[in-house]
Amino acid sequence: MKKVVKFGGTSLASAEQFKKVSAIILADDSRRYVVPSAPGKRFSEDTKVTDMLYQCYSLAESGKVFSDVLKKIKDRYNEIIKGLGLKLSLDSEFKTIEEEFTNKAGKDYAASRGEYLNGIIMANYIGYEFIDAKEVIFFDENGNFDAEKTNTILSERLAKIEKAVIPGFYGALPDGIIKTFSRGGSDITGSIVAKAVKAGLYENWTDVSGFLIADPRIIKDPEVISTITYKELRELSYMGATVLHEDAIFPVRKEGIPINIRNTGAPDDMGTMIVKNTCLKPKYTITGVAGKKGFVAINIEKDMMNSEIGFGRKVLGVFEDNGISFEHVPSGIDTFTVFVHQDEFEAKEQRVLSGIEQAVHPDSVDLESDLALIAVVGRGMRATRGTAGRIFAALAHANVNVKMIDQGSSELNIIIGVRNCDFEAAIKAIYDIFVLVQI
Ligand SMILES: Nc1ncnc2c1ncn2[C@@H]1O[C@H](COP(=O)(O)OP(=O)(O)O)[C@@H](O)[C@H]1O
Ligand SMILES: N[C@@H](CC(=O)OP(=O)(O)O)C(=O)O
Repeated sequence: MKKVVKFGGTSLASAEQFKKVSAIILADDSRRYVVPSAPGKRFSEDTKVTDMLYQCYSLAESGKVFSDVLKKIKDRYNEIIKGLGLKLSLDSEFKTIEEEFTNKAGKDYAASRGEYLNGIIMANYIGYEFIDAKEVIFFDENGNFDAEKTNTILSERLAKIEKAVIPGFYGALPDGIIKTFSRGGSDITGSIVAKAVKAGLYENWTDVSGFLIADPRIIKDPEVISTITYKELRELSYMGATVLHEDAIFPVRKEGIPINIRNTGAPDDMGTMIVKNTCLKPKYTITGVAGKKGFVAINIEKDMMNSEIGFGRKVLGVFEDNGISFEHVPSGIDTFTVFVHQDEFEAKEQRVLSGIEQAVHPDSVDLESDLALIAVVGRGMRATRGTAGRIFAALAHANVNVKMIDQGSSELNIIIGVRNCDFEAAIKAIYDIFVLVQI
């Protein structure tokens, strides 16, 4: 069986971490294809190399001096090289980066160098072949990931290579210009490589012992989910469980390749298996809970809107015309609410409001900002009655005012809207009622 192993930034933040990673790779001969991220945080106040690169490039782009920041980045890599005792110099790579920054090669080019350089070090350290992702991962002229072209070229290339390192996070546009996935996108590269080599398993190594029922920054020592389906995981990762990029599911899903989330700091822990289907019953009614802050609810009222054919389409058309994607649309007989990301909406607020006035002539339009959305997810919820009732009771008990509740038709998730300031209390209340009280 072939395994693809992706290591996140925290797993590759220092020479010490590289040593742990190398021991993990070399302990299992089937770990043949390695996808590294850029060096992440070594301690909580540290800065990820990717963020340093963005910062450095924004100086370069505005014609300011960027050599100091670039030197700090180079120092981080040199510290790793030195700590590993390698005879490797990145001088020529850094010279090229400096030239490309001066020539304004683009923000994505800048960010991608984090993974590129880490890949070179990793390949050198473990003796695997280095493959520049720009030669094997492709985007189309519209900037969308080109799955077909990538799969053809990547699988052909890897068929001839026993063991390789392919840096995560980036690829190339048809004209060769570097483009990255969205933040956290090395997870997607790992999944693409797993599909291309028809891997038996995609291991995703991070700094926690698996996918946890809730965010460990909110809940102390949450339990690990031992098995979760792709669908459940996508709901949770989309809603803020950042351990795996929400789009990392797609490439492996069709092939049914399981993903195993593992901990670089505790390699003996089994972690979480992410699978297509399972008959394993989840331990609790909910599989997990996750959420995000920073939403606005636009609440539109108009008597008899239910009989006005095309009302919803006209309202959503206004958001579309302004390039704003909507998150949720709960509706009543005379009310229609649209939840959108606050940061996307704020700058376009007045244009959207006048657009709505003109499109549907509402009786009133109300705005409520600083809202959070929480997803309670679980394949077990389908078979359990009263889940929404229990959530309501727990939130009322915790003094959390519920602004919105929306149950997906798949009965796999329930979305709850609360105020930003109630977000943590709401997650705690839901975790407690389903996991600690174990109903
Ligand atoms: N439900 C969850 N389960 C596990 N980790 C979570 C969850 N929600 C948020 N996290 C956070 O995700 C982090 C791991 O993701 P990330 O920082 O992207 O790791 P990496 O650098 O390995 O890619 C954890 O350290 C944890 O703080
Ligand atoms: N380095 C990129 C891509 C990535 O996936 O990183 P990580 O595996 O550390 O989340 C980022 O910070 O977004």
